[in-house]
Amino acid sequence: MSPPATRYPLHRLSGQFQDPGQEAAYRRDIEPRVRLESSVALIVAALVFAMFAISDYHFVGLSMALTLLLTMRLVVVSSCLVLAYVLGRRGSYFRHAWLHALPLWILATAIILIVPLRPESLSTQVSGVVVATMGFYLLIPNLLPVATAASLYMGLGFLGAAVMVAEIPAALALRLLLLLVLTNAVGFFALLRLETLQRRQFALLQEERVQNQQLTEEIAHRKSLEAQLRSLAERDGLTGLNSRGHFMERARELLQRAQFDGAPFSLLMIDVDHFKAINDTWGHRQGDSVLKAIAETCKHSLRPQDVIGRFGGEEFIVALPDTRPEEARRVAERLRQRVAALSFDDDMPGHRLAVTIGIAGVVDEATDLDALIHQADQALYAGKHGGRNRVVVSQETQS
Ligand SMILES: Nc1nc2c(ncn2[C@@H]2O[C@H](COP(=O)(O)OP(=O)(O)OP(=O)(O)O)[C@@H](O)[C@H]2O)c(=O)[nH]1
Repeated sequence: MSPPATRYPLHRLSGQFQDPGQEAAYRRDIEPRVRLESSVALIVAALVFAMFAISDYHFVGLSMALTLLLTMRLVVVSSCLVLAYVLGRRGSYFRHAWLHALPLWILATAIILIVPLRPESLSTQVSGVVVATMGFYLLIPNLLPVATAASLYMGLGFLGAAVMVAEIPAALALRLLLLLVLTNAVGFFALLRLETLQRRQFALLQEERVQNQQLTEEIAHRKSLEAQLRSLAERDGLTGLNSRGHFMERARELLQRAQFDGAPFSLLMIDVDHFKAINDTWGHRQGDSVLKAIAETCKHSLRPQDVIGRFGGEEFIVALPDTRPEEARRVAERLRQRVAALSFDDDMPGHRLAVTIGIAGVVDEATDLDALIHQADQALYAGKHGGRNRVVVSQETQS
């Protein structure tokens, strides 16, 4: 993977992203910060500009020039304050970048106008222009091309006014020009470096966000796969009941808890009678429908705490916690009757469904699940031999 700096190239002279979409994303991202910074910078600039009214009086005394100077300062300060308010509240940097640039042009013009109004203070004004130039580059963020244009406009305008109005000698004009070029160069490269660094940082952050997003999606995908796999392992595909393995896990826990609490526990083994005949007569698809119907019927005839699973082909198994064998017999009888009441007259005319159920209950603390299943199986076997369609309790449980 290439580093973000090469994937999102920057313009060499503006420091901005070459890709307009990326630049727009960056501007949207920095907008709240830029709004605040621009407003604060404007308020500070307005205060500094107003402060210099004190030196106006010192230089020109009570004169027409003072009136003009104060009027100009009032216009500039109030424009800056209004713009600071507008930028702070609604100055979408993304859509109205020109609004952020406007104060630069106003301040630059005002600084140029001071030369004809106060020509005797040229040396002080030179320092003012140098400071303003640095301020343009560093205090109004993310507008390198505009900051450069406004700074050059201010520098050249100031120099022109100094030559024409203050009539400075050519050697001084040249020194002034060199000073302004130097100031602009320092400001330009400082801001270019800042713009470049900020955008590189943004690109890195964005890259990190994308990777985090991909990671989150990957984790979600894996979790969903895990859930699917777990469901596949825990559920029987045809009936939706617990798979044999999952039933064994849950039943083992229930049995251990019952033995620990000294509570009763019973197990039912349910087998569909003459199921092969259904397959042979009406096909496997019909056989599947019958299995699903029996599974649904049994599931809905049990309590929430009971656990039912598909043990094998047409064999189901039920764990009944807190249930004595006599109660288990009543539950089994109810299941048998509900299955017998299922009607498949349209699909299997004249056929009545029946199940045989074997029951085993815990007799001592040493009995394990496999032993119980074996006892229930034997009871089931006895039921089949006894004529099917019946409930039989295992001999161990009865004794
Ligand atoms: N349709 C369908 N048939 C299955 C499925 N699993 C097992 N079987 C069939 O179930 C039948 C079980 O037959 P048997 O073991 O002879 O039992 P039975 O016909 O019910 O006879 P008894 O249990 O003695 O009453 C076999 O034909 C299996 O092929 C299944 O998922 N779907």
